[in-house]
This record gives sequence, structure tokens and C-alpha cells, in this order.
Amino acid sequence: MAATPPSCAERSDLGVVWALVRRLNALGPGVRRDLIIGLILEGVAVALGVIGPLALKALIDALSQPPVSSPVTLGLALVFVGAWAGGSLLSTGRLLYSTRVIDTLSADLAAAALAGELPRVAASHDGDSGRTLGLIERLPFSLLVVVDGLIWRSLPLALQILASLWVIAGLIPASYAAGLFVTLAGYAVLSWWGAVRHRSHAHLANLAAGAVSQGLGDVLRNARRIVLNGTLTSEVGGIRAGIGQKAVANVKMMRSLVQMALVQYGWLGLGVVGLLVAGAGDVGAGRLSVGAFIMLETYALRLALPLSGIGFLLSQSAGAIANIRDVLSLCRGEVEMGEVVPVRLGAAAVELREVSFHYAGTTAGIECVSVGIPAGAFAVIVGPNGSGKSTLAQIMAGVFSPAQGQVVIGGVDLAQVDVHARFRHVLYVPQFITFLNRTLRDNALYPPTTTTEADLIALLAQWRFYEAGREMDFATPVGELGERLSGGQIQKLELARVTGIKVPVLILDESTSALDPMSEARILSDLRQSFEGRSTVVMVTHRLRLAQTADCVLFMTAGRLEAYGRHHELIETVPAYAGLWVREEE
Ligand SMILES: Nc1ncnc2c1ncn2[C@@H]1O[C@H](COP(=O)(O)OP(=O)(O)OP(=O)(O)O)[C@@H](O)[C@H]1O
Repeated sequence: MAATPPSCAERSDLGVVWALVRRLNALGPGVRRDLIIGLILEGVAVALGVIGPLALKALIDALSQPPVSSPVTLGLALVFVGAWAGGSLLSTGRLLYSTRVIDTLSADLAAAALAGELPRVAASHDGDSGRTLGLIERLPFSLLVVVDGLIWRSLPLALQILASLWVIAGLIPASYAAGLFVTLAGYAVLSWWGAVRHRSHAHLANLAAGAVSQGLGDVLRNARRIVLNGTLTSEVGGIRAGIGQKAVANVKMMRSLVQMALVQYGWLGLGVVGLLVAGAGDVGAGRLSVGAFIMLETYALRLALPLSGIGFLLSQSAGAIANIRDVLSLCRGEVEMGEVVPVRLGAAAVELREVSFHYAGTTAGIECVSVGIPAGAFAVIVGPNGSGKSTLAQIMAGVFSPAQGQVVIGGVDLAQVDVHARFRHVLYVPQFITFLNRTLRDNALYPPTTTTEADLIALLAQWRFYEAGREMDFATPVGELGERLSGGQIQKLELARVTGIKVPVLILDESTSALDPMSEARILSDLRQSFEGRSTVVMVTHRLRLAQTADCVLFMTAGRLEAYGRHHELIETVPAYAGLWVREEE
């Protein structure tokens, strides 16, 4: 993973720009070199922008004072045209470097945002992948606006304005330089004011765009549910309505842009007309040469044109900065994925000390659970639907952090272990196993397993992964989330992978629920054998017959640990458990 500066949750616009500058600086010598080359090119372009109108003035003055020298006029004409064309050429050439810098920054930010967001999605179960996707997709354009437009172009332009005003003040009455300064400064202030006013529209347009991305992702992921339940028309209608709302937000944003442009260009027009009228009067009165007059107007137009580009960028910058701020807020600091080395080899004890947890905004969760599972044990968590089995399992695995209490694995408080490193202490296999849309091999050998392909093929053959006679084809893609595999195949593949993982505690959440009874018995026996002495295994299950052979049983009801012990003890002492057992037997 790319190294990123620690805190990314900047709030103010300047904070966002500053965060980008810091990230740019941290991107290494290659990026810094590109930045410097780009700045040099832009600097030369600025100088040519100042020289051009000066050459034009000299040319016109030479032409209006006979005798006219052909080599001099030709030379001045060449300087004027060369400065004009050269400046534009250099500015365009500079784009090569700025594009490279922006692409690198974009990749760095996207990686940091993803690295920050994935653990949050994994932990909260309320991931908003569509919104995140939209934010990251819009990032390159936003960076172009802010980095190329605001950071890179505004400084050279400010230099060009200052140098031009200095030249003007040196050649003609200072009042012209003052007039031009007031015109340009007023224009810049109006642009800034417009950008601030534009921000709320841009924010709403961003939200609408995010909602569309989120909705699209959601319906695409749920295509089968939608089509099989006959809700295609209404779901497509919902997306269309969302796009309509986005269009309304965009129109409002564009209207605000047009109003802003009216004010900006109105002011500019007034300023340039003022300079023209004053200049024409002075030329008529012989106080100003025709060359100086044309030079003044050329400077005015040459500076106003890029400034209007900056005005546009400023107006776009509110949305761009909002987008970048959102992406920065997804970054959660530096993520270093080191080598997969278990903290300790061998099974570890699990201890829960007065653990409580509630899902945000609900009363559902776990109430003050204290329990100890000895190292090397095979423990099962049982209980009715919604009693908190999966929640407890995920707290044990460090997926959810308890609001109160401690989870201690092999003497280590899990809260003290970085979320990215918890898999070295305890590994959780979720209730709903999903695969990456890659090959069977990629998913079956997915880290941190250390199993070999040959061992895996042998194991899956024993577990009857395919019906008799069918060859194992590890190059087959499994489809989105693994949808080309059957429910039982998904669990077999995952459990085969898990047998190759060396971890002190393994937590399986209903990982055999889709297996036929024979496969389940065989696979569980193989798993227990391969984890013996190596891992403590905790398994969430609805099948109480698995509890019969377990070393300990955790019986959950309504978010509480109702009872803990061996199966036969609970049968004798806990009527609710005995009732559940009788129902299963029936
Ligand atoms: N992400 C979530 N946000 C809010 N509430 C949740 C969330 N996940 C689970 N719950 C609630 O927490 C309670 C316990 O859920 P949990 O999944 O732990 O139960 P369970 O015993 O594993 O159920 P089952 O046997 O049906 O799998 C339920 O009331 C459930 O609705």
C-alpha cells in the first residue's frame, strides 16, 4: 500500500488544498521533478506573456515614426508572434507534466481512500459502496481542477499580472496600471464570491450524483432479486427519477454559473471599456502613443482571458474541493500490510470480559457477556435466530469493537491490535461467504492460506467438490461474489482454504450450513483433525448435534449468554436448551 500522511480529515477549503500540497510533496522525487519542470515551463510562458505586448508596442511605435527600418520591424514582429505562440506552446507542453502528477496523486488518494474504507465497510455492515465508487471516479477531474487549475495556474498568472502591471507603470501613466489592477482585482474578487455562492449548488449536485452511483450499484448487485420478483419497471423508474434529480441539481448549478459569469464579464467589460475610452482620449491628445495604447489593451485581454479560466476553475473548485474532502475523509492514515506471520503458533485461549455491544441506533446487540474458551477447544455458539450468535462471533474476531469490556486472545487484548493485524490472532469466516470475481485458484489460494494447489485439489476431491468424474478446473472464473458456484461448493472451497491457515483462533460462522449431513460430518472431522493443537475453533451453528461433540457450548438468547458448558450439562440444567435439543431431535 502507498504510504500516506497520517490525518486526512481536513475540513476547510484551504485545509484540503494544503493536504494536497503535502501529499504531492510526499509522492517522491519523480513527482517533484515533474512539478519543477512544469513550473519552469509555465514560468517561461509567463515571461513570454509579458514580452509579447511589449514587442507589439515597440513595433507599432517604430512603424509610426519614419523612416521605417525593415530588419527592426521584422525582428519585433517575430518577437511578438514568437512570444505569443511560444507561450501557448509551453503552457500546452506543461500539461504533459501536470497530467502525470495528477494521475499519480489520483492513484495515491484512491488507494489510501480504499484502504481506509474497506475495513470500515467490513466492520460496519452498512458500507455505501456506490457512493464510494462515485467519489473515487470523480476524483481525477476534481484533482485537475484544484491541482492544475488552482495550485499550478493561479501562481504563474499572479506573477504575470504583477510583471505586466510593473511594465505598464514604467512606460505609461501609472493610472493605467491602477485601472487595470482594479479591473482584474475586482474580477478575481467577484470570481471568488461567485465560487463561494456556488458551493451549496455544487454540494447538492455532488450528493445527487453520489445517490445515483449508489442506486446503480445496488440494483446491479441485486439484479436477480429485482428481475425474479417482477420489480424491474419500478426499480428502473427509481433510477431514472434519481438521474432526473441529479439533472435538476445540475441545472441549478449551471444557472448559478451563468449568473456568476454575467457579473464577472459585466465587470471586466466595464473595466476594459474604461481603459479604451481613457486611452483613446489620451492618444487623441498626444499624451499616449498608438503603440502604448495597443499594448495596454493587449495586456488587458491577455490577462483577462486566463483570469476568466481561473474564474471558471474557481466556480468548479467548490464541487471539486467537496469531492476531494470526501475522499480525504475516507483515508484513515497509513496502512502497511506486512508479511503474514502469526503472532504465536499454537492454539490460544479466548476470554470475553463483560463485553457489551449495540448496533448504532438500535437496542440489538450483546449484553455483558463474560466467558472463557480454553486454548485448543472446539466450541460452538448456539441459540435461536437473532439471539446474537453472529454478533458475538464477530466481536470475538475483532470485526466489531465492543462498547464495553475486553476481548483477550492468548493473553492479548484485541483492542490493542491494529485492525489490519487482527487476522494474525483470530480469523473470522463470515456467515455469507463471498468470492472475488477471479478464478477458482485465486479464491481457493487466497491469503493467508499456506496450502498448496495440489493439497487443495486432493482435499476438494475427497470432499466431493464436483460430482464424480468431473475434473477440477482451477482456471474457471467464479463469477461476481462466486455466483457460479453452488452454496455447498462455496463453503467447501472456503473451508479447504481455511485448513491451510495457521492462526491461534478460528471462528466459523455457520460455515457448514449449506452442506449435506454426510459432507458436513466428513468436513468437520477433517477440520478438527487439521486444527488439533494448532487453533482454537469456535463455530456458530443451528445444528445442536454438532454441540454434542464440542468441548464447550455457548448458548445465546436475546443478546445474552444464557448458559455455558458441555452439551449434556446444558441438557440437564437449562430447560430452554433442552427444549431446543428436543425440537431438533424431532
Ligand atoms: N448490521 C446490523 N445493524 C443493526 N442490527 C443488526 C445488524 N446485524 C445484526 N443486527 C441485529 O442484531 C441481532 C442479532 O443478530 P445476529 O446476526 O447476531 O443473530 P444470530 O443469532 O446470528 O441470528 P441467525 O441465527 O438468524 O443468524 C438481530 O436482532 C439483528 O437484527
